[in-house]
Parts: sequence; C-alpha cells; structure tokens
Amino acid sequence: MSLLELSGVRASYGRRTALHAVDLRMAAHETVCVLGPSGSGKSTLLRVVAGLTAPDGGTVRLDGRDQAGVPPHRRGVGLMFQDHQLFPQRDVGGNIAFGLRMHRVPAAEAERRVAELLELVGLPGAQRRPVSGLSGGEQQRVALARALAPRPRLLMLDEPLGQLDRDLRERLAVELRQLFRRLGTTVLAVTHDQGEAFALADRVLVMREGRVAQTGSPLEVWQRPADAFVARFLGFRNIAGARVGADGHADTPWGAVPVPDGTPPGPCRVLIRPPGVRLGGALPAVVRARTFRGDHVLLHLEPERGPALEAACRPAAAPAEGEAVGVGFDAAEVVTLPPGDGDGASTQ
Ligand SMILES: Nc1ncnc2c1ncn2[C@@H]1O[C@H](COP(=O)(O)OP(=O)(O)OP(=O)(O)O)[C@@H](O)[C@H]1O
Repeated sequence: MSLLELSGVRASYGRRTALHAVDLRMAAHETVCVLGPSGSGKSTLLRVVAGLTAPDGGTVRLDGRDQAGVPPHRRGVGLMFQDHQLFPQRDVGGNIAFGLRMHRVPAAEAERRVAELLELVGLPGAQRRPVSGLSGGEQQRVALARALAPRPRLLMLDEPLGQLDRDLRERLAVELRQLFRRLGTTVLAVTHDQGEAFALADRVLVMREGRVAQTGSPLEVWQRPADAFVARFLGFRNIAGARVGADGHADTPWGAVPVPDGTPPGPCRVLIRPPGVRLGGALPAVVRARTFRGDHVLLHLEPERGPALEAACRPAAAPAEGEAVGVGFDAAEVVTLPPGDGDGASTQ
C-alpha cells in the first residue's frame, strides 16, 4: 500500500486553478522531489497534502485513509517551509522541542530526543545556543531537526535549501539524503533547483501549470525527458522540430542528424545533448561564447543553418571565441521527443 496517494486532486485559488487532476503515489521510505517553474503548483501540492488548502476535487490518502476533513495537526505530517521560521526568542533546544510539547511528550523524553536529533543533523550539544547566533546552514539544520522531532510519517520540505549558497546546498543535499535513508523517513520535497532535486530524490516529479509533466528517477528523467518542456526545464537548449526518415537520420534545421537505432520514422523533436555536438563535422559554425564548467567548456555556437547550438568539449580542446569550426552529431546523445512542445500543440 502507498504511504501517500493522491488521485485526481484539483485545487484553485478563486478562479485560478493551481492543480489539475494530479495523481501521485509514494511508497514508505521514498524521497520524491517536486520540480517545476515558479507558479507550476508545487507549493499548492504540499499545502493540499498537509491539509492547509482544501482540494476542490479528488482524494488524498495517507496510509490508505482518506484525509478529507482531517485537520493539519492530525495528519501526522511534518512541514518545513522555505524561510524555516525558527522562534528567535527560544534557543536551539527550545525550537526543536516545540512540537514535542504540543504532542505532550514528557520533558525527559523530549530532552533525549532533542540531543539525538542534534547529533543527527551534525550540531551535537547545540541545545543552549541562541538561534540568532547560527549561520544560515545551521538554522536550516535546526529547522529540519524541529520538523523531524515529532517523527512524522511523512516529512514535507518546501525549498528546504533555498536560502543557502550553492556550495552549502549541494553538501547539505547529500547529507540530508543519507539522513533520510538512515531514519527511513518518507519525504516529499519541493524545489525549483534541479541539482538539489537530483541530489535528494529517489524520484522526481516535474510539474507544469498544475499538471504532472513527468515522473521518474533522476536518471530516467535526465536521459529521457518526456517532452520539450521537461527538456528545456532541465536546461537543454539543442531542441528542434525534425522528421526521422528510414535511413537512421532525422531531417533537422541543422541538416541530417543521426538518431539511435530503432527510432521510429515520422515527425518528432530532436534533443541533442551538448556532448553529442562534436567538433570536426561538416556543419560550419562560429563560436559565439564559452562558459567554463569545471570539467568541460560549454561552447555557444552559431551554426550556418538552424538555431544556436551548445556543445560540451574538453577544456584543453576548446576553440576560442570567434573561431570558425565544423560541427557533427553523435547518435548516442540524440533523444527524440514528441513533436509538440509538451502541451499537445505541434509547433515546429
Ligand atoms: N494565495 C494565493 N492566492 C491566489 N493565487 C495563488 C495563491 N497561491 C498561489 N496562487 C497561484 O496558484 C498557482 C500555483 O502556485 P504555487 O505557489 O503552488 O506554485 P509554485 O510552483 O510553488 O511556485 P513558486 O516556485 O513560485 O513557489 C500560481 O499561479 C499562483 O499564482
């Protein structure tokens, strides 16, 4: 049985529909990250599960039980919001123990649990520290410990690492994943940062305008985006309308592009991942810009025909800005997508 099951959930604010018939099943111990652009309905989804927003239709089940009419504090879910809202007048221990007092956990037991949680989040012995003296990352950890303290069956995080700089965010995402594994916590997190989602999640759910655009493991979604919208959201830019012929090539604005064996013929969109845009091919192009990405350089190319292309190449082999190059394509990095842009419209 699923721990959480949403079927056909709709929600709106006045006349604005924020969720259209959303389905989601989560197994116990799973971490699911909801990804999507601003306004796609991510926070509304959390609010509906938490009981803070009533759905207009559909059902939310926790452990098989319909949650209609069940108030937030009786759902057994923990929530941690973006701005983590610690109580400034309480110390670290007081913040973490807050929910425990509400649940009438005896003081000695609460104290033991606070100490244990501080160990878990990497702040052992910090009980008496004032929260005003903590760094952003430390505050985030305290907020997490507070959300975990009542041992919720489902922990929901809204942009859990949103306030932190990239370096700390990546480090904490890995730590959180290990922590959730160890505790066996079931987690539903919302983020608009794909790096954070990929680092945290067993499964991601990409939302678009109140609908689920795709769900799958980070690797599945990365390797096979469901459509051009998801591909663009993941940061891919080399996407164009195309037609696959019988000869293993697609006819594209850049010319003939090889496609993987077995690709069915017909109209589609092609996505060429940057490593699949190879220097040394027949299509003339000019290097317009270069972005250093650590282990590779991303080249922004203006080809003689077709839209701009991004190519990934080894730093040592990267041509200079303004240089003329020839471009070819590798079938292994080419993905065919449905012909529309993901909303059912077939635009070229
Ligand atoms: N309190 C509200 N009143 C009216 N409309 C709202 C309210 N909250 C959200 N909306 C609208 O509902 C839609 C979904 O909003 P939601 O906050 O769920 O999106 P989101 O994906 O979490 O966005 P963000 O990443 O910006 O937080 C948006 O169109 C938004 O404008």
